[in-house]
Amino acid sequence: MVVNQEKTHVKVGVLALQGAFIEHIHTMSSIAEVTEAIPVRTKEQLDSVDALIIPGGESTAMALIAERCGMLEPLREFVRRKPTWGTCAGMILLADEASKTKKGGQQLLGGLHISVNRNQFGSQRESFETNLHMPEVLGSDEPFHAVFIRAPIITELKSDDVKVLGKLGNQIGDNSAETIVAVQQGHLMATAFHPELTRDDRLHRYFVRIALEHKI
Ligand SMILES: NC(=O)CC[C@H](N)C(=O)O
Repeated sequence: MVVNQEKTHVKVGVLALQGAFIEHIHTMSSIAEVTEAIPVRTKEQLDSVDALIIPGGESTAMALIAERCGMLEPLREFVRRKPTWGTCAGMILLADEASKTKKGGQQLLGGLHISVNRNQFGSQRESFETNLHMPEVLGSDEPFHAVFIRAPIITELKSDDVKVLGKLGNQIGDNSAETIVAVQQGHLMATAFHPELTRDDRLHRYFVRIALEHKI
């Protein structure tokens, strides 16, 4: 079989061990440059995709399931080389460091040089929606309607390679750091919110551009 190396189309996988993966598959399936969007549960499925989305859900549960089904190492290897986008819990898993993990630590995939604070917004504001201005990413001043559900934030950028894509307008929560909610580091992207829950597919399209640029 000849592998399609052309950088015009990509096959996208969505990690489907736990969490909100169906919506990402639907959105990705409607993008012209995406040949196929599939749920990923096994190493074989992972090996077959050019790019991966790690969805929102519960990062501790997702890590535990990944560990039990032998997917932690294959995932770690994947994210070092291939385009990956973590949303919410997925962002936590991609981070090099996460706070508020249970004693003994939560398994992370790492690779994205950031620290995150889990459940930043506390109980009163577990979920909220807000408009984000991300003109560089979205190509226009029209804001992105972002849905935050028990969301983490990025508390520290640990490398100059990490580019901030989006911040909240106001400081929220108990952390004095800037409230950074979207970043990119070369082939890796992370958002603290759930872009798959709105009809706006501009962030999915942006990730497809990253995936095409970094296709190997
Ligand atoms: N919506 C989400 O993905 C929530 C993330 C969850 N609070 C976690 O810590 O993993």
